[in-house]
Amino acid sequence: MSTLKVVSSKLAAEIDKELMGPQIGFTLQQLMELAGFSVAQAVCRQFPLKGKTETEKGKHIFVIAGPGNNGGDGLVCARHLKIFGYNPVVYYPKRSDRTEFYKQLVHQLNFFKVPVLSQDENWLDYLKPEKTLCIVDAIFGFSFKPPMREPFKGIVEELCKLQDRIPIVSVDVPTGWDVDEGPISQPSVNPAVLVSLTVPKPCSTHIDEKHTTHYVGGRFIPRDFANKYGFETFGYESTDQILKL
Ligand SMILES: NC(=O)C1=CN([C@@H]2O[C@H](COP(=O)(O)OP(=O)(O)OC[C@H]3O[C@@H](n4cnc5c(N)ncnc54)[C@H](O)[C@@H]3O)[C@@H](O)[C@H]2O)[C@@H](O)CC1
Ligand SMILES: [K+]
Repeated sequence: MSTLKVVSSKLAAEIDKELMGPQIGFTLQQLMELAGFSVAQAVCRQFPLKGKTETEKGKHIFVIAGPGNNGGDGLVCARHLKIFGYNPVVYYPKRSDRTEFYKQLVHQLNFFKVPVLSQDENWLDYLKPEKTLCIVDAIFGFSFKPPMREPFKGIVEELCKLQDRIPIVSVDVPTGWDVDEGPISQPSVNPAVLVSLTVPKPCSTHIDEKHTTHYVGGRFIPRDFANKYGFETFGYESTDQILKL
């Protein structure tokens, strides 16, 4: 059997389903916690605080959370970034009412005094190159289907104007990209960092390696399970939750 380095959107959804099915029994909360934790670790690796001035340390990390599970990863990531000593601000324009769990993630952010902005707040005020360390793009992941609807279309258009001055860290799939085909429609972001979860999706083969640093994270499957889906597990070191590819 040949070993794939990427899995399609269809296979990624099947993997998710099996991990959370009756045989294996992970809960969404567990996987999301590990996914968000690994994204926060990638941000730390890419933008370390060590040796930085207080001004640098006070810069915002602007986390934009979408309506689905990719957004949930962003909410978790923001909490860990705060614990790691960063200054995250979350923009969560369209809140999921799919489960109570999303409300709980927001309560946890309140508990850590991480601001969570709503759709009607002036979110662009927080996005100034001199005051913003990076943007975490947790808008859409592997279930995105173009064309993009509002309010996200307008939001992503604004991000595209800023991305040359503020680096974007995309969670799992760069927002606006077709999961299998890559950046085939607009608007779509061009991230400085991509953190693929579990295993990279086919769109990741379209990144420009000179521009985009690629990590894999979401360290939650054993080798035989990965092999069953045609890929290998990654050589994570020690307790690391991410690996630079
Ligand atoms: N096993 C894994 O790898 C895990 C994946 N997780 C995350 O879950 C993500 C997938 O989550 P979901 O399946 O909830 O999907 P997404 O979060 O990718 O997006 C689904 C949401 O986007 C909306 N949407 C889709 N197309 C749109 C469009 N054109 N315009 C406006 N809105 C649109 C849908 O209505 C839905 O609300 C992954 O990419 C990953 O980030 C983790 O949370 C858990 C573990
Ligand atoms: K994303």
